[in-house]
Amino acid sequence: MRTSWVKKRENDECKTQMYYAKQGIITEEMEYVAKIEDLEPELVRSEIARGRLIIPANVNHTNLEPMAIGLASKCKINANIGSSAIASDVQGEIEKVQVSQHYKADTAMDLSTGGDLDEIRSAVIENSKIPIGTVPIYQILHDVGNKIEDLSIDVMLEVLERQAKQGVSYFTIHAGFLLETMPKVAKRKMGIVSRGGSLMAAWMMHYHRENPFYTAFDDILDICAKYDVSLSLGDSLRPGCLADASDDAQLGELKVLGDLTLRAWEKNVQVMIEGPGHVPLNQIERNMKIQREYCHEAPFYILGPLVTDIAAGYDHISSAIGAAVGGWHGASMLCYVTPKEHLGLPNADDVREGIIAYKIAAHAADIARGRKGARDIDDEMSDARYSFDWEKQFELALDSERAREYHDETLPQDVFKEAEFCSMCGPKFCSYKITQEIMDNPDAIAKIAEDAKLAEAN
Ligand SMILES: C[C@H]1O[C@@H](n2cnc3c(N)ncnc32)[C@H](O)[C@@H]1O
Ligand SMILES: Cc1ncc(COP(=O)(O)O)c(N)n1
Ligand code: MET
Ligand code: SF4
Ligand SMILES: [Zn+2]
Repeated sequence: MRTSWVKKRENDECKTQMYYAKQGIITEEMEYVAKIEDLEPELVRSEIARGRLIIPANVNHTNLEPMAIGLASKCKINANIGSSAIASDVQGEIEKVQVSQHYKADTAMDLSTGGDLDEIRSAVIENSKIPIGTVPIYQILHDVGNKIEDLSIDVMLEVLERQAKQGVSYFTIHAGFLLETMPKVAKRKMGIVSRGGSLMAAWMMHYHRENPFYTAFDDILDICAKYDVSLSLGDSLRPGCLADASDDAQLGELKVLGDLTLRAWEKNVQVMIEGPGHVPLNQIERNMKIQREYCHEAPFYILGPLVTDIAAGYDHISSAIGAAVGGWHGASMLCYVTPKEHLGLPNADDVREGIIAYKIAAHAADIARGRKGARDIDDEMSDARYSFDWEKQFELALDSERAREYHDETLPQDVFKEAEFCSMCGPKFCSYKITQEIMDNPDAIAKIAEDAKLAEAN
């Protein structure tokens, strides 16, 4: 679909959506997004020009279906996939990206650190219609033989270019963590929990020099502009526990990310900002507000946040609670957390659990924000429930397979797909059924209303 769109822009000096938006041009990607979001194309264009909305769409990912992340569009979710040194195989990652699309993740990040990284990434992109993001420092480290001291700016830029050429649509770049911040980190309970952030710290401490991503930021922008890779400015200092939430280290970095945002926009590179982490429920709204203020309303892409540290095995739940509140208060994309968080590498089943938890959070946020039509599907579900239309209920459910499977567990026979009850209450105690029988007598209801009116008048 995008092949012809991209082809005709071949000779343009800059190919980013932001560049076209600023020229007043509505691209095919903007039209497409406007249609699925039910927005005016001109609004999509102006939001992109302003930096409040992004369409992460690498020019080389031609089988991509464009989607938008920002305040004007629906709340989105990301699924993290990828191998590690302990578990890596291409087929497994293809399965995870397929599961991600089946359960309707809006983007996926390939966070592989084990196996043949280029092979896994190209297989993931080839099998994906959703934008793929990466954290290039993982491959940079891999390519210098896992010796962070050997990292040079040349290797860095070479890996970025390679991934951009492959069709990666957004890069997490940990450029906002500056050498001067190190003393603030020392005061924390949990230091640096970001993988990319800890690697930057190791490099900066070894050389006593400024963060190389910060130093080479302009060169990074040139690569992003060439392929229209969006930047996801990484939060190296996100809190890894409730005790470290909203501290000076976290908020100081966020301010730097705001400055970097303006530099990226100057070169027409689209930007979103990565956010926490682990945050008590009562601090989430304030965190969303501070981000908007420091980062000029660039879309906020948050990881959960987890609202308690003790839910190991259930961190998709502890984090989806925070994600819903974050989305309600203005986060544009929610990065899922799976039940395996803090325990191990997620498999395809964990990907499913994480995605559904986050579909719930994002949808709850859309409803709370009062988005046009957001509740329509809930109303349809309610109608299906009250009319005992089981097939419709399965169809509307976020996880149709799960809904059917659970209904089948106690009432597997076909006849029960027409039944006016389920196994929760049984035929005699079904409240919907009992109510409907009562409401079936409109004369009796009218009589009660009349009596009440009379009583009031007296
Ligand atoms: C920043 C987030 O990225 C997740 N993360 C890091 N690597 C992977 C991977 N290979 N697969 C899935 N999630 C991953 C961590 O669980 C953390 O929550
Ligand atoms: C929302 C979000 N935040 C951060 C990261 C990067 O991971 P890390 O910083 O651990 O390298 C990510 N993939 N998604
Ligand atoms: N759970 C950690 C966090 O809160 C990440 C572990 S994998 C880098 O971000
Ligand atoms: S998830 Fe495991 S490997 Fe990753 S930072 Fe936590 S303890 Fe370390
Ligand atoms: Zn954590």
